[in-house]
Amino acid sequence: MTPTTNTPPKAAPVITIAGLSKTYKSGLQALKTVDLSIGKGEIFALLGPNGAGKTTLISIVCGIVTPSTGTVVADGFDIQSQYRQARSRIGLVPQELTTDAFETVLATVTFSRGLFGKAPNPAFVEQVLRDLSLWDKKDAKIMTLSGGMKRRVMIAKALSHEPDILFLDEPTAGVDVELRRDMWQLVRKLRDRGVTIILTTHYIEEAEEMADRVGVILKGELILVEETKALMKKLGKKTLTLNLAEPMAAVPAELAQWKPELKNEGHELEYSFDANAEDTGVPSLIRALEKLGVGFKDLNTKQSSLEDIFVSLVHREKGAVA
Ligand SMILES: Nc1ncnc2c1ncn2[C@@H]1O[C@H](COP(=O)(O)OP(=O)(O)OP(=O)(O)O)[C@@H](O)[C@H]1O
Repeated sequence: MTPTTNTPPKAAPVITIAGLSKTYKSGLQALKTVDLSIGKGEIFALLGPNGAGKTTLISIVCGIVTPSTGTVVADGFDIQSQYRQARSRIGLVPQELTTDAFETVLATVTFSRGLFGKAPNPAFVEQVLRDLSLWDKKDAKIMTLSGGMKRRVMIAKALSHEPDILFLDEPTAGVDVELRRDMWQLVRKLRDRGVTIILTTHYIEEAEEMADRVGVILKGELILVEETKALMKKLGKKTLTLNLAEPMAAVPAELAQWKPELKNEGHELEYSFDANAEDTGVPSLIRALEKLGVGFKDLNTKQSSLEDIFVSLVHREKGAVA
């Protein structure tokens, strides 16, 4: 399936993925021909349900998994034939915590920097640790830290070699509200410094809030790539809520075709519609209500969240398959 929409980045691409596919040894095809460009300095969110292929895609771009077909160029370097150059541009915060439990925070992050052949820069490492509220813990052994703190260490490690591109694989899964807030603040700060950020998340509202563009991946296929705002506008369903003058016990049969729902103990009537449809059904519903003598005190419409859009995309895809 070709993506319904494939909106290119606004800035010059810093990552170009072409014809990428991956079939694991088990025979499972985790990715089917993915083409995607990521612009310099953008925040790109990769959305998809469990097992959609997000981690596989990230792992290929970071050179951890070998693709079956296709190429990835990062900052002008081919991830396979010029692995070291390409990889040095990239920071990866994996889903799982992988650190030496017996080392201190400072030693771990300093060591990570060295792995990429970067000259020592204690001032830079200090700044990274301060940005992540880890400076106070610099001498603590990793194993003594809380889960949230360990996650911060993973980010510090990924940033230690000053990458231009940062991958965050489900950075906020299972973290507390405070860390999530700090994380997003840091992501914005990094972007302001020109770092390109690609994240995967299950918290769709975060993609909505943070990302410039969103790519939706389902069963190994990138089904659409779209600017977040445009996606909201284009695919967004809207909900009309009518505050009824008198509460209703049940939806009258005359209104069945709109499939409205009663909410708030019958005080509100909710109707979902496609904001882009030629006939939204709103005027006819209002007329039908008038005819029935149903009065309302107020009404408002609300754009659906990306979460709703995503769910409807998943359903649409399922429907197409069935
Ligand atoms: N090393 C492997 N060998 C065989 N199959 C694998 C391997 N790694 C992943 N898979 C399979 O490939 C598919 C895609 O997995 P992947 O981890 O990329 O998905 P994901 O979108 O990141 O999911 P999640 O949100 O759960 O992390 C899944 O069906 C998974 O079981």
